[in-house]
Amino acid sequence: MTPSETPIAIGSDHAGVELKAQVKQVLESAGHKVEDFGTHGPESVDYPDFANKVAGAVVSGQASFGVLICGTGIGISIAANRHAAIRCALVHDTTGARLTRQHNDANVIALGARLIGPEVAIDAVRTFLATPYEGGRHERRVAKLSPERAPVA
Ligand SMILES: O=C[C@H](O)[C@H](O)[C@H](O)COP(=O)(O)O
Repeated sequence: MTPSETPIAIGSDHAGVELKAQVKQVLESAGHKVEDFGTHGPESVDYPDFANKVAGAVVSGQASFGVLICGTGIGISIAANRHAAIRCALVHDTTGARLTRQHNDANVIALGARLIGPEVAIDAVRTFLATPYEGGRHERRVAKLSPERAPVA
């Protein structure tokens, strides 16, 4: 992805704080603006608080994409996906990162710092940001993910 004026929003809990710093450094070295919503230290925190900040930035347009990291990536992706208009994909490799952009038009990537290494994680983020949405047959399906089309319980 060509770096733009619109920042990438990034956030993590304590389990993801080291990987977040590495991802942030790589993105900034590539010319991206990065808005870091924390956490900023090793103290134990609650992943929904950081998912909410990053999701809010993406929904408002303050950020173009979001990167979220916790121990597994699971909790923080669940929290992000509670927001209307967020399509957060938990990704473990570059193939998933590519396909979730091409097929799902994902706007937030979630990573598990305790499950994958930094090289895989950084490659996944790079791929995610570099891959365009394909549209076409996927448009109808992505439209069904919108909050207005949520299934009635
Ligand atoms: O899905 C949740 C995340 O993996 C959290 O990072 C994890 O639950 C934090 O665990 P702990 O409080 O044991 O560091």
